[in-house]
Amino acid sequence: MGSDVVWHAHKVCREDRELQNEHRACLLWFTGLSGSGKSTVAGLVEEKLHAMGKRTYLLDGDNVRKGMNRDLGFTDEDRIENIRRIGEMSRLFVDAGIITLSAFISPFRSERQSVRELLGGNDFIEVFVDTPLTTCERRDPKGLYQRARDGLIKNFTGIDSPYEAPQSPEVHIINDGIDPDAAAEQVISYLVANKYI
Ligand SMILES: Nc1ncnc2c1ncn2[C@@H]1O[C@H](COP(=O)(O)OS(=O)(=O)O)[C@@H](OP(=O)(O)O)[C@H]1O
Ligand SMILES: Nc1ncnc2c1ncn2[C@@H]1O[C@H](COP(=O)(O)OP(=O)(O)O)[C@@H](O)[C@H]1O
Repeated sequence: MGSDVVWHAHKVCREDRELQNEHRACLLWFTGLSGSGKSTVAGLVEEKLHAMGKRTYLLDGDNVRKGMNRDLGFTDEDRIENIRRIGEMSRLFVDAGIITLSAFISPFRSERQSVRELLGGNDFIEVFVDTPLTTCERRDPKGLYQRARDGLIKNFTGIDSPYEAPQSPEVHIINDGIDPDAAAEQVISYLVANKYI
């Protein structure tokens, strides 16, 4: 930030917005391989929260990679910038008093850690959607794994680009052989047990 740009302290603050919403805000950060079930589980968690009267917003590929981040591809450098921008945007949503859900592969530990630090306190909740690569490849809903195996897509996560699994996620979902609704309930239980909702 330039030294002549001064942060303006507005009168209405996050706490006021949270009081009006009657719940606190936080960031649910879903990470996992392509096809692991991030969007499915995050979508179900959002539906459940919405039905409980909570204010929510789900950030995912459709509203981010096709819009704000459409200039970014899948090199390590572009993924780092993708996550940095999503982290900043998530922080604004949380400041707006909203339970924010972000569903991106976010393959690098250091970038996830940076978002955790950016949010601070216990606003950042890492949700590891842990599904074996073999299962993701079998699901392959968009045919991308097959294309990556055929050498038609380069830098594909899990094939020729790394995925660094979380070491101590707040929520660890083994999303293989379970009903996605049960996976979503695991997240809701965490929020209740830790008094987020
Ligand atoms: N090379 C490569 N590697 C991984 N994924 C690829 C690639 N090319 C396109 N796609 C599609 O883009 C989706 C992943 O985008 P993300 O923004 O979540 O990725 S990242 O967090 O920046 O690593 C991912 O969506 P999901 O399957 O929903 O995870 C893919 O559909
Ligand atoms: N627990 C589950 N059991 C079986 N299939 C699942 C489960 N969770 C998700 N899926 C399916 O796996 C595919 C990939 O899910 P998706 O949510 O798009 O993953 P991601 O967002 O991580 O790429 C979809 O076809 C979805 O219906």
